Amino acid sequence: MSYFKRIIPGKVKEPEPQNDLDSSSGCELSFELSSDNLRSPSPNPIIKYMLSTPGPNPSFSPPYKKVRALRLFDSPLTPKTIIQKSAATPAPRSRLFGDKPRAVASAYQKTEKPAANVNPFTPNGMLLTKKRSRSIRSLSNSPQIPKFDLNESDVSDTENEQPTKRVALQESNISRYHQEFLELELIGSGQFGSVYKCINRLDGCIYAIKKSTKPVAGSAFEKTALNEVYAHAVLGKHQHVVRYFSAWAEDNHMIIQNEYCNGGSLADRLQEGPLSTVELRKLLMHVAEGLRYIHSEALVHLDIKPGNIFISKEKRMQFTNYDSADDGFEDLDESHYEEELTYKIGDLGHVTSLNNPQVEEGDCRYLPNEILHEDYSHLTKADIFSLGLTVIESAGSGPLPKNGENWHKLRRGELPELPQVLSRDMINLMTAMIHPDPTMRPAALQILHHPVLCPIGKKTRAQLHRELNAEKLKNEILSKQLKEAAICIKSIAPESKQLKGVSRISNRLIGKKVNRSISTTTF
Ligand SMILES: Nc1ncnc2c1ncn2[C@@H]1O[C@H](COP(=O)(O)OP(=O)(O)OP(=O)(O)O)[C@@H](O)[C@H]1O
Repeated sequence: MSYFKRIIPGKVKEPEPQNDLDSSSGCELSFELSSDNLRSPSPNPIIKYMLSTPGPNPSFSPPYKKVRALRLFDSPLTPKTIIQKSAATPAPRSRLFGDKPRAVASAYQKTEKPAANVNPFTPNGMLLTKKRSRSIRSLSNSPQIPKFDLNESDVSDTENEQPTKRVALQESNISRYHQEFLELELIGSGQFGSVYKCINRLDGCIYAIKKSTKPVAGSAFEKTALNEVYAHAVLGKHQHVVRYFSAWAEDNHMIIQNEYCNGGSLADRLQEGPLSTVELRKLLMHVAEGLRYIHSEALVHLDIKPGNIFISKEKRMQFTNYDSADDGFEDLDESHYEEELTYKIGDLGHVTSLNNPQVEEGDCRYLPNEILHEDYSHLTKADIFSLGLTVIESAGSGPLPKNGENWHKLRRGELPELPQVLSRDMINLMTAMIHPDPTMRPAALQILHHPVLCPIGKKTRAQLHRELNAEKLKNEILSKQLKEAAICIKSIAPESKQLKGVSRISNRLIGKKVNRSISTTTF
């Protein structure tokens, strides 16, 4: 239906309800030509085709019958059957599809709210937010020349703070937590709420379920809660970002179902002592990877700190080469597993977009000066600063100050004393990450290419692959030569025994394996 509407706007009348519609078709498509269209000197090619097709015109049933003959509409899950099945008390046909579809649809648009929020962090959401704010600006600047053709509800919407919020938290008040999850234990609580380790009754997997302690609708936490959900939904697809599965509201409490990180937070880990150099490099690499991803989505985290970095521990099978002097065949020792650790960025309540930043200041211990002075021109570098301080704390600086001279020293780019000897490269990188000038701090990608994490320099993946292949080839050639030499030596050995007694000088090797024939005859 929309296809015809699009291709011949104004030429074909809106479908009128047909009393004699074939109910088995599942589709009420029917067209009538307007007199305008029939008079048109060059009717649309599709209309030409319809007119030339034999059959009972002017209802355009022939091409429609051809489509219907494909039985696409008779499949068990057509929109129609879904509606019929899901309706508790089936509405009469005229209600479902409407005597005047256009009128019903427009009435719905005017009176009903859209059934879902618009996530401001998706490309469409960003576009809408931009469009909306520009529209509001243009309306206030030059009311006679509106730049965008927004409908009435768009313009009159004064929800400037959360223009994309349509579904309020209390509206989806469906009890689900206890139905779907078995609560195993409380794993932590924070400002916003408590986090429970739960097992999903259906899939049997473990999840971290975060529940707000206080009712959120209308509270100061509502924005943070929705922000976290929006950000998670967009960002939850990276190895170094805590995965998001679902979110809903129950009794006006926000519930977020996330990936369970069995190693707890980095803050928990630091209570056992500082990280070693190897662990620091891993932390830096994983969180920089996560930040590179977040920044590539034109978003910033703005609350990077040990409490918001989570650890996932997985047992991975190890491949053991029993005999290094062997011919290269590897044996798999199935009993040998090694624990692999992955750091993941979590707690996305402060995430904001680079294009339209709504900055909610995070933990002041990890925030750079420029954010506190409301300079939001280098937001990605604020995340780098916080990561720098996170690494410094993880290296054993002790808890970071909330204020005072030591707080200012860190903002001047001065490293605190650390209990372990770190490489010059590591010290340089940490110092650069907390540089007072945000433009001097490295970007996430530069951290990943820094000699600390990439000691081989700035070689690309492709270059490394080429070099690896060249070395493999060399290795293969040398192994082959080695084998040939060994065969050659073996074949020489018995013959040389037979030739004992014969002058050693005359026993010459020609080529690889053949002894030169020796004649003692003299001419
Ligand atoms: N995905 C997870 N996997 C494992 N443990 C988690 C997870 N999320 C949170 N936790 C645990 O729950 C605690 C509180 O979680 P979180 O920091 O997200 O709550 P919050 O209320 O947002 O805290 P904050 O006060 O930092 O805003 C964490 O310190 C951590 O120990």
